[in-house]
Amino acid sequence: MEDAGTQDGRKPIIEIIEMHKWFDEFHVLKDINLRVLPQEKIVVCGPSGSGKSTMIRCINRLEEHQRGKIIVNGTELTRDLKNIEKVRAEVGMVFQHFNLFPHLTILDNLTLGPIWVRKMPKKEAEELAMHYLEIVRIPEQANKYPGQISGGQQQRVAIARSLCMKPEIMLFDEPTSALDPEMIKEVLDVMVDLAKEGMTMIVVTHEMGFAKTVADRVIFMDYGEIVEENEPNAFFDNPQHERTQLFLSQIL
Ligand SMILES: Nc1ncnc2c1ncn2[C@@H]1O[C@H](COP(=O)(O)OP(=O)(O)OP(=O)(O)O)[C@@H](O)[C@H]1O
Repeated sequence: MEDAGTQDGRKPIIEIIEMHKWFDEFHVLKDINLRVLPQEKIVVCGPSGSGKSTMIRCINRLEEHQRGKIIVNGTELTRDLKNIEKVRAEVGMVFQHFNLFPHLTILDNLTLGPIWVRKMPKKEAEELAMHYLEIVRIPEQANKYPGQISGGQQQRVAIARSLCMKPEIMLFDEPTSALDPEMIKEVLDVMVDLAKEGMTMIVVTHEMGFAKTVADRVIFMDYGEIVEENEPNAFFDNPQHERTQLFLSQIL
């Protein structure tokens, strides 16, 4: 099943097959099936506690699933450490809280991974970091500390930090929900740029404007299940499931 590809011949870059996860006795993810094609943009929405974060955290093994399969770029996630490291190298993740090192400058936050994980020479890592700070539109902040820049700028640094590791897939876990309204747009604009560049993205977000304009597919989760998925127009204009209808009526 995992080798089937699609009708247009492209093979998925992420496949989740009949995946389940429990936190002790609590069955948090139930029979998750998801295939993501290269360069696809998926938005995941759903009520609080429905399992959205846990699902994407399973994709880079920040959480461990107990049943089913997760295959990332041809590698099935197992407990093997090498295998986990390989997948982590291919999957960048941006969190709600930016998780920058407060005692390091922006530049040093960005070069840390390339120097220590990728063994890149310092000068090359700094050039790479400056390149991605340009991409996220804040090269002038390179020598500041995280506490000296705004939340929106910190989140853009977090995105640039992920990009410095040259991921093939980016996961975003509510990247704007800790931000003031005026900063949300600046982060979403950077994500739109990334989408246009062809990055494969899975984004957990309540920003339905972003979902409508950027997503190829929107997925609705509730009680640990994928209840409905569709392309944005059909998803928003004609939701099929009553749980989706109720959710959309509450947030739109
Ligand atoms: N480490 C954990 N141990 C036990 N239960 C957990 C753990 N992490 C999450 N949960 C529970 O799993 C359920 C799903 O959590 P998850 O964070 O994936 O939901 P979510 O849909 O992302 O919610 P939100 O939109 O509020 O972030 C929740 O009931 C949560 O309390």
